Amino acid sequence: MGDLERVPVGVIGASGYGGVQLVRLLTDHPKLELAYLGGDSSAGQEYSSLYPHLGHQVQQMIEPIDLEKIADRCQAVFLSLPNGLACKMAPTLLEKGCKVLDLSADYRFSDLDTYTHWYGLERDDREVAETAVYGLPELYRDRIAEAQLVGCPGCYPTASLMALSPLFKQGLVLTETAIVDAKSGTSGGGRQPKTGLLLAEADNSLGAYSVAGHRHTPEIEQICSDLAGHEVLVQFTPHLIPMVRGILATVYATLRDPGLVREDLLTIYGAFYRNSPWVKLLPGGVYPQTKWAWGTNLCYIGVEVDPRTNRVIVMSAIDNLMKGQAGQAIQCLNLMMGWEETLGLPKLSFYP
Ligand SMILES: NC(=O)C1=CN([C@@H]2O[C@H](COP(=O)(O)OP(=O)(O)OC[C@H]3O[C@@H](n4cnc5c(N)ncnc54)[C@H](OP(=O)(O)O)[C@@H]3O)[C@@H](O)[C@H]2O)C=CC1
Ligand SMILES: CC(=O)N[C@@H](CCC(=O)OP(=O)(O)O)C(=O)O
Repeated sequence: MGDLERVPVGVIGASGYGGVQLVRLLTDHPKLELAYLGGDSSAGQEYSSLYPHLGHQVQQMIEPIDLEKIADRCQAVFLSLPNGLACKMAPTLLEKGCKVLDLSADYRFSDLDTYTHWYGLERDDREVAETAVYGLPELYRDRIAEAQLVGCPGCYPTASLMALSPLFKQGLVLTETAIVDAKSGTSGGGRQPKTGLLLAEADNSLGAYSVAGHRHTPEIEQICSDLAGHEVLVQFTPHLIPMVRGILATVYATLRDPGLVREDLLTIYGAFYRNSPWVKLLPGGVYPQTKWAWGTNLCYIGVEVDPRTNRVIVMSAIDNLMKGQAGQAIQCLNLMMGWEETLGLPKLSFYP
């Protein structure tokens, strides 16, 4: 397919970690082309001056954010910005006919009061927000395909929900028993400088943060509740781990049926994800490693049952910048365009 037939897309927030992954992936995508790179403090700079390793493929400048210009040039726009900005931009882009994929939390919540409570930001775009679809293709593939506005999940919710969803959809576990213990690499905190993400602070150390109050908790609960058909509470504890990329979520929950064994769970997970090309369900006794997912859009899942405690233990590993962010957004756009959801996305890790 020649360049003229490619669909022009824009990335706003192109200088950030989500932005650079989008740019990397879009330069290799067979049906999409980069038509606009937008930024704030980085506007006016050559993209290659920020990311020299992409210089041989990306010769564009980062431009100031001009929504009219973006809508003129692009059929779809990725918003990879801090929370509270996409909700100011998406309504205009949608009105002008663009498809919008937001990587922030702005369009993830079906109840905006929940968003305001957890993010401390008031909203005046309720009608637009009601049209947003939660961008986890393994759960909402058909709705994403019809959407104009997709609220892409957070990195922790993606890893957590990939492990939890079959349990709640099939009613396999006692409702209030689900615990998510998750570990993230430092790129999860973005490119903006933060003291806790300095090498001197994060290296050789492992610790929990935002215990009993991380803002990804209501997002995980919203989707589990949707799947279960009733309100679900989840205990979610994130940890920062001294590596750059990757999330491992280990999920624990008590089984309703004490007779279930690992093979039963593997059969159920296999059926649940049978049409999901980005899910790799591991055989019994094999547990995922984050490095297997490095640079790919894959989610590796391992399942175990402990008959002694009657708990199921599910481990899910992703690259937070890929399946947890930019890769998943492109997976969603592929669906919105009616293409294979695997198009243009790397399938093999660079793990040695
Ligand atoms: N990192 C991760 O693993 C994940 C992040 N997310 C979410 O994705 C979004 C992007 O995250 P990430 O890429 O890590 O963030 P970064 O901090 O790496 O990048 C933020 C981007 O936003 C731009 N920006 C900042 N302030 C403004 C502003 N006032 N107006 C316009 N643009 C602005 C920056 O532009 P400039 O440099 O030009 O100022 C930069 O391009 C966030 O909402 C984050 O929560 C979701 C899933 C995973
Ligand atoms: C390591 C680290 O700091 N991770 C971030 C995850 C950020 C993220 O995914 O942002 P959203 O809120 O847009 O989903 C955090 O815990 O806040």
